[in-house]
Amino acid sequence: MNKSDLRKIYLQKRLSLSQVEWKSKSHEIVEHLKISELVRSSQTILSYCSFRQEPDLSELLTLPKIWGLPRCVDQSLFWHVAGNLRSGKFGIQEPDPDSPQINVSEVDLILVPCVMCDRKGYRLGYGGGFYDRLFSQPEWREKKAIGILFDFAVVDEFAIDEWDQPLNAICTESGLYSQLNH
Ligand SMILES: Nc1nc2c(c(=O)[nH]1)N(C=O)[C@@H](CNc1ccc(C(=O)N[C@@H](CCC(=O)O)C(=O)O)cc1)CN2
Ligand SMILES: Nc1ncnc2c1ncn2[C@@H]1O[C@H](COP(=O)(O)OP(=O)(O)OP(=O)(O)O)[C@@H](O)[C@H]1O
Repeated sequence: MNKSDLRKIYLQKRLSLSQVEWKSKSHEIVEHLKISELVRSSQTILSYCSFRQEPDLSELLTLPKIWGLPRCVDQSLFWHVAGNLRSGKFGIQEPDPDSPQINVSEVDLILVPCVMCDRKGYRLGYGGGFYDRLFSQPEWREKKAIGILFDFAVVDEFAIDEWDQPLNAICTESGLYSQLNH
């Protein structure tokens, strides 16, 4: 199956979760992340604003860290300190462009939203290539990244492209998995 068909199927599955399931599974993901060494040892963490029933990490953003959120500017992601939000491209909540920018050198960890991924940590997103382009840059490629998604969206394997970079770990409601054996 091609990426576009997989994307449709998994987005549909996610949207079919009830609000109660979505909230409780999101809460479990937040609890796994809170106690993880990767999060505990990080000072500056990049996250995202939940869109189309992506796992909601807003509870995690109450931890005393520097939290960054993405803003789509043309084909790139700009990262700003989480503060006032506004509706941006695609209707996703984005940080205010006046909020301080986060430089790549400060980033300790990236929480990456996934439509689906495989057990090696290869991910599928919305198809904009934003994270793929980000991780194609050498200074970003070395950053620790955790894919965030629900259990039903983790598969054994799917057809990947040459630009896809594997994540260091994935976190679902059943746990944080960092032994991905790429
Ligand atoms: N919460 C969240 N924020 C995020 C991302 C994300 O995956 N999740 N992104 C991660 O990259 C960026 C936004 N990327 C997006 C890329 C495409 C579409 C989108 O709606 N695409 C159309 C199809 C467009 C086309 O055909 O080219 C669609 O799905 O209908 C939405 C967001 C930055 N912010
Ligand atoms: N390193 C790159 N340089 C230039 N273009 C790229 C790169 N990586 C991906 N792209 C472009 O982005 C498009 C989308 O890629 P893909 O379907 O893998 O996105 P995705 O991983 O689902 O999206 P996202 O990264 O936004 O979550 C591809 O068609 C490709 O043209």
